[in-house]
Amino acid sequence: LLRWNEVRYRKKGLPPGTMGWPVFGETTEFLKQGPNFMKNQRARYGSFFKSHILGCPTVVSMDPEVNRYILMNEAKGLVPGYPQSMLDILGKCNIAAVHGSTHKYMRGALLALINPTVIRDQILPKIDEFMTSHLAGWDNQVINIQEKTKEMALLSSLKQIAGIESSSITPAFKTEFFKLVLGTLSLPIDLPGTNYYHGFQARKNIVSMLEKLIEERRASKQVHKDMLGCLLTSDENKHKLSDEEIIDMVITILYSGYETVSTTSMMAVKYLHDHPKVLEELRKEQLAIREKKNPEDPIDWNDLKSMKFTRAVIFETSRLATIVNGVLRKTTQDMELNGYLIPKGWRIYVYTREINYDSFLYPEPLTFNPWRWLDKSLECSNYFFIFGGGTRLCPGKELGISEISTFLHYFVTRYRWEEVGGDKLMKFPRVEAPNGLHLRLDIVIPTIRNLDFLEMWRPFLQPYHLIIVQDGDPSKTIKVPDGYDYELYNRNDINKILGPRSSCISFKDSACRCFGYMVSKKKYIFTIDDDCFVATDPSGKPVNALEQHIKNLLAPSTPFFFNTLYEPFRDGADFVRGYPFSLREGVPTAVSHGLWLNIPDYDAPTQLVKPLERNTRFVDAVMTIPKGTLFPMCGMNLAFDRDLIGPAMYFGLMGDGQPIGRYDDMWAGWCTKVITDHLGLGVKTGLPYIYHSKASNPFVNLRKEYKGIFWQEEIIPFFQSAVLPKDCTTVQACYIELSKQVKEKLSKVDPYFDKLADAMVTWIEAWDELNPNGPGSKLANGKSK
Ligand code: HEM
Repeated sequence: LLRWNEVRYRKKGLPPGTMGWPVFGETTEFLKQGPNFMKNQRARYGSFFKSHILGCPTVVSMDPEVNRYILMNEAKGLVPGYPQSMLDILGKCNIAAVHGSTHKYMRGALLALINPTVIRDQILPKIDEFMTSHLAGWDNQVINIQEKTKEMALLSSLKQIAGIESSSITPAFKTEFFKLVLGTLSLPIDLPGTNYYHGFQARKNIVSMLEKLIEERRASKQVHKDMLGCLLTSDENKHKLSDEEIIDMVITILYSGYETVSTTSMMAVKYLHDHPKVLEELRKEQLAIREKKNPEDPIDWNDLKSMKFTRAVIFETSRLATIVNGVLRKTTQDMELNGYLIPKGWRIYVYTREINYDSFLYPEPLTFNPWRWLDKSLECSNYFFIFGGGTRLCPGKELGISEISTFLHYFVTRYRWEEVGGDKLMKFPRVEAPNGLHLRLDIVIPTIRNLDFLEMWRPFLQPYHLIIVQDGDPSKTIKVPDGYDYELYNRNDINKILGPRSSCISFKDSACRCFGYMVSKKKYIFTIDDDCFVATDPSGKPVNALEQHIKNLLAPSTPFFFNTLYEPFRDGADFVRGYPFSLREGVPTAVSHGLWLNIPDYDAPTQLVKPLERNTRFVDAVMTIPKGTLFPMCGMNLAFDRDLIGPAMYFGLMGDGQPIGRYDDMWAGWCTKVITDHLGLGVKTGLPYIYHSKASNPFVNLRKEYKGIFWQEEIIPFFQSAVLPKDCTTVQACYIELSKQVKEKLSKVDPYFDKLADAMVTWIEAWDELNPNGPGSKLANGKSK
């Protein structure tokens, strides 16, 4: 059978290569091995070889010179060679289906719709209006950026084509368009149930929608400043398109800009996420544009032209992700090419992917380095094929760049984001995220000021988003170092956001930090005091505390049986002999409690008797605190999984107006441990260390702690004996139950606990109000500064 195809296509003078199986040829290998198939064949047969892929005998050209020649010489009998299903569904007047003079006037008509003047005066305002509303409110949810950018590419084009009517036709149009796209990428089997069949039906529905729209416009005689308006206007100097041509042109515009623009936008977001320095530079460029404007001002032509780095990011994204692997041509007659014979009707795959990774053109080709594009000559190189070349060079290049740039403008100036779910990306045959690319977004704060201790943390913390809760006088200005991305809440903000429920947040006490936990949207929270600096390990290496906390939180905990080698999940450790196998899986870790060097975390009496004591002992250990054991949780260097335990991290009522202070973290620790024990979650303590620099005044501390020192002798036994009912399966339910027990059993210690129990309920109500859809993912962010 294998020989059959070889014999069938045997002809003198053909390029070297193999033809594979009858009918299927080498399609399976091509799709399965992707770029490697091409590279292997090139190794065996050179850069110009024959194959049989996607149902046709095909010559693959990977030679940059030959590729350039093919793109430049359509007139010599090298017309587009896209699959039949694509041509059928996009229509016989679509630009890839026409050649010669028809192609010339169709292309001319298209260029008239999207030339720079039209982009400047008509299209850009529409893109801006669209992006402003499309990118609004994403901070309230986990978003699938693949879905959003696809929707964006389609709806933005629809607005450019049929301005006023676009919103009314959108819902029906969207469904049909998605079917149409799937159909163009299918085998042309016209049987009910196939993608081809659905795609073809979708085309028919889209054609009728557009016919109706054209009819209504003609009847109304109103002048429309959009692409359809321009196509319907007869002009003496221009070739008048028939309705069929107009409709196919509209479909061509929608189709050509759809996957290219959406995938480039999605991949740009991905690369920016993975390359903070690039993001910083791009954000700087975009913020500089925004800062010169009023918040409502749109992006204009001059702004667009000034986005030099953004343009470079777009090119680098297209290159590294290879949004377009190549283009297809077909021979209209037997012809000689590159010294070989190519029979009439054969496909030529102008495969440009490998040029994108050519280290001569792009030094360190696998590095995402937009700066390389700041040298303009790269874009003008003879081998720049990202937008094709020759007579079919992408006419939508500048339009596509304008759309993606405007998208990036609003995306990076409004949001910061992190990936959730570790979604997979496919690079071949199409760039896509098979299950979507999910991001969790936070609001960006462009304010640039100074807050000293963060300077030292810069290498570790700068890539992250800070939530600063301002303790005390709201009129005081808190300064945060340059380049940090943060939101800051003072007492006025808290009051505004929580209304009467703000009474549960302490005032003039570090307990107010828990407000930040409530408004954050992130899965992991790291909280540190402003007198904590970067510690060094015994080898003198700075300790990346955040990294260690995340390691702790990502590894399971072992609360049911103590491992004498401490954390069994660390490198160089494991479960020791005699550790039950049934418990080795462990449980999810909810809390990572870090330690400190230098000033110890002592209570006031110990502080008074050991004023000079310093902690210099670095113990390289992490351990799980066993089930049923409470611990003094210190909030100075603490991380937790907000989705697992967030609502229990209430730091109580302390400070101004309260009889007690310095027990905020203790309170949260006791409650948290009872709840994690009940829910089968883990708490770890040990690494990482931070360097605690400032000893607080022991006399002031004594005043704050005085009552707590006595009360804790009753509070701790209370928590040690607290039992939560089985039906308390959420953190909130556990916490409310605990508040009832506090009221019942601790208010006899002091009326303060009655108040505290009420505040615990208020805290949960406020939490639920700000996090209506459960933990982590969906919450209002409140006002940012
Ligand atoms: C980043 C975005 C884009 C990329 C990477 C891209 C890439 C390409 C490439 C490689 C070609 C050459 C195809 C061939 O030679 O067979 C092409 C052609 C084309 N593109 Fe784009 N494109 C983009 C955006 C757009 C947009 C927004 C439009 C909307 C008008 C558009 C409309 C077209 C059309 C109509 C053709 C066919 C031109 C012809 O046959 O004369 N493209 N594009």
